[in-house]
Amino acid sequence: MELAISNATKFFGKKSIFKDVSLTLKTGEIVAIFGRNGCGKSTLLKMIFGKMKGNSINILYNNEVIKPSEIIKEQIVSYLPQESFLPKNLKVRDIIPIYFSEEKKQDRIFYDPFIAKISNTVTGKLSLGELRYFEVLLIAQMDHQFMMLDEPFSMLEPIYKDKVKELLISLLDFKGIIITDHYYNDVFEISTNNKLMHDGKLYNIDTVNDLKDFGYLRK
Ligand SMILES: Nc1ncnc2c1ncn2[C@@H]1O[C@H](COP(=O)(O)OP(=O)(O)OP(=O)(O)O)[C@@H](O)[C@H]1O
Repeated sequence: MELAISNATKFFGKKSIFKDVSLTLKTGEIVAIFGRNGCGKSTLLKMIFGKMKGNSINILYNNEVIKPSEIIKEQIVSYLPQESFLPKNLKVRDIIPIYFSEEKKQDRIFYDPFIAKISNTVTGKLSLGELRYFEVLLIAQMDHQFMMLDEPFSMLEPIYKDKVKELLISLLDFKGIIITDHYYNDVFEISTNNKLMHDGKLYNIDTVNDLKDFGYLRK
């Protein structure tokens, strides 16, 4: 399975965010996108998901053209947005069945030891880390062949960052994943391909040193 993005260009008014960006994601890959605050990482993910209109974007799904507006409808990509997306007034245990009707899938989340502890809490009262972990589990359980995660490690305590890393690796037999996160060490542990968005372009990155050369990390 392959998702190939090309010619992605976005302006906000006259301000150019990125131009003619390309990216390929295959099953078994974790493609990391690094980049400084405001460089356009979230914007690119939103354009792929069809949630934000770009000036241009071409998407091929297994070599067939697909419009961004069909990505949600055809359930091709699941997406964890940077901002929380769950209703605040429902308990954790009442949210799980909204997302999954299959009992087996519900149980995988219910019986996660950490979720079991917070299952009676309304999401509005969860800590930011608790909420993020729950959201990552929900998105990761979906059947979509591709997944995009915008800052999945944000606010997570180290043990739960490790659990998320294990979970993502375990999905690679049948998923391709894009991650953007400033916790570059955690991302580097699991990523198969690394990119840096810089001055409106996507560059290939091999090592943490490359991130220094581009000024994303201090030398
Ligand atoms: N709706 C909007 N209108 C105008 N400008 C916007 C809008 N949304 C984002 N921007 C601008 O586009 C640029 C890219 O934003 P984006 O959120 O994609 O950055 P990012 O790389 O994800 O940053 P971060 O690492 O801080 O999450 C920023 O300069 C931002 O201010």
